[in-house]
Amino acid sequence: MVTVNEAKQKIIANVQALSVQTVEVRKALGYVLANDILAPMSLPSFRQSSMDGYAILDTDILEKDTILSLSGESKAGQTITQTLVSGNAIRIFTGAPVPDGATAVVMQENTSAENGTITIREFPVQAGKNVRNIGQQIQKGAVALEGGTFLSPGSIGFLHGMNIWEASVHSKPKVGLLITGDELLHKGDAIVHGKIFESNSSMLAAALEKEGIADLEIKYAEDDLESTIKGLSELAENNDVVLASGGISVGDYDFVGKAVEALGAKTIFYKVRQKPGKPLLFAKRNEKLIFALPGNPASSLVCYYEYVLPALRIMSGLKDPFLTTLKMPVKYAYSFQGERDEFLKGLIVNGEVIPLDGQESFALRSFAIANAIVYLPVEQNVVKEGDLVEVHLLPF
Ligand SMILES: Nc1nc2c(c(=O)[nH]1)N[C@H]1C(S)=C(S)[C@@H](COP(=O)(O)OP(=O)(O)OC[C@H]3O[C@@H](n4cnc5c(N)ncnc54)[C@H](O)[C@@H]3O)O[C@H]1N2
Ligand code: MOO
Repeated sequence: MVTVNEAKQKIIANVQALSVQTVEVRKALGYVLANDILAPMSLPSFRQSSMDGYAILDTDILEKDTILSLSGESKAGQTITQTLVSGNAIRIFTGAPVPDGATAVVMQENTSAENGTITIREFPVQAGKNVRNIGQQIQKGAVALEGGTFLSPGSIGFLHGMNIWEASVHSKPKVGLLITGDELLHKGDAIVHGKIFESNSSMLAAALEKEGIADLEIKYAEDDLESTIKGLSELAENNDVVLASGGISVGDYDFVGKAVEALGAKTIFYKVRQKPGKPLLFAKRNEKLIFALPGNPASSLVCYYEYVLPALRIMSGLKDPFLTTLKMPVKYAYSFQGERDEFLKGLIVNGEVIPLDGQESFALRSFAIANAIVYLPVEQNVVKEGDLVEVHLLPF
C-alpha cells in the first residue's frame, strides 16, 4: 500500500510525453505544443486604428475645438497607406491602416464634421491614442507560444492570426478499456434480479472525451482469468494505456491483478491509502501503462481524475498534469474515522465547498452534481465549518 502522495510521485516518475506529430492548427484543440513557436510576423503588422474616428497629428491640437480640414479616408482592408499633412484629418475606421504622419486617432463621438471640416472636441490628444502599434501584441521572431502550452480556442485564433496553419504537438495517448464483471447488463437487456446496468464504460468514455481522447477501444471480459488476460493483452497491443474496470479486489472472482501478473507487466503500485479507490493498481508493460480501476463507480471515477488523467496529460506533453488545486473554506463540518485519506465529492457555491451527501463508493448521485473533489488527508479528519480544505476542480 502506498500513500496518495507516493502514488502521484510514482505516476510522475513512470510516465513520459509521447512522440511529436504535426497537426493542422484548426484540429489541434486540446493538444500540447512540442516546441516554442516563434512569431513569423509582427502583430499588428501595420499601425491600425482601434476606433472609428479621425486620424490626426497630436501636435496640431493646441486647444479644444481645433478645426482641421478633411483630407481623405482610410478604411479597413485598404492597402495603400495615405499620408497626413499637418492641419488635416483623415476619416478612419477600426482596423484600418493609420496614415503615415498621423500620431493619434480621435474617436468620432469627440468630433463634429461639417462642410469638409472636422472640429476636434478633445484636448489634449495624447500621441499614440487609439493607435495599435506594429508588434504591440507580438514582435516578429519573439516566442509567440512556448512549448508545453495547451492549445485552447484562443491559441488557435492567435496562431491563425500569424499565418500559422500547422503545429508540432505531442500525440494523444490511445486508450483501451476492459470492462469486467458477470453481473453487468447492457442497453436493451431486461432487468434481472442480482444484475446491474453497466455504467463505468460510458462514464470513463465521457471523461476521456473531455480530454480529447475520443476513439476509445472497449472490450468486455468474463470473470475468469483467461478472458481477462485475453482482453488486457489485446488492448495493450493496440493502445498506449489500458484501463480495466472491476475485478481488482481480493474476491475469488477478481482476476485483473493475476492477469496483469500473467502478462509480465511490472506493478508500480497496488493499493493506495485512500477512500474511495483503495485497490487501484498501476503497472507498466514496456512503455504501455495499465491502470486497474476499482469496479465501484465512484472509486473508479476518483481514481480516473486523481491518477489516470494526470498520466494521460503527461503523455500529452503537459507539465502540470493534476487537477487545478486550491484551498477553500468548507461550508459544513465533516469528519471521518479510519486510516485512509478521503476524496469527497464536493460542490463549490459562492467560494465555499459543500461536501455532498452520499459519499459511498457505489454511489454516483453525488458525483452527478459535483464540480470538485475535496481532498482530506487523514491528519485532517475533523473539519469545522469554514476550515480551509484542499479542493481539486473537476474539468468541465
Ligand atoms: N474483503 C475485501 N473486500 C473488498 C475490499 C477489501 O479490501 N477486502 N475492498 C473493497 C473496495 S475498497 C473496493 S473499491 C472494491 C473494489 O472491487 P473490484 O475492483 O474488485 O470491483 P468489483 O468487485 O468487480 O465491483 C465492485 C462494485 O462495483 C460494481 N461494478 C463493477 N463494474 C461496474 C461497471 N462497469 N458499471 C457499474 N458498476 C460496476 C459491482 O457490481 C460492485 O458492486 O472491493 C471492495 N471489497
Ligand atoms: O476503495 Mo473502495 O473504493 O473504498 O469502496
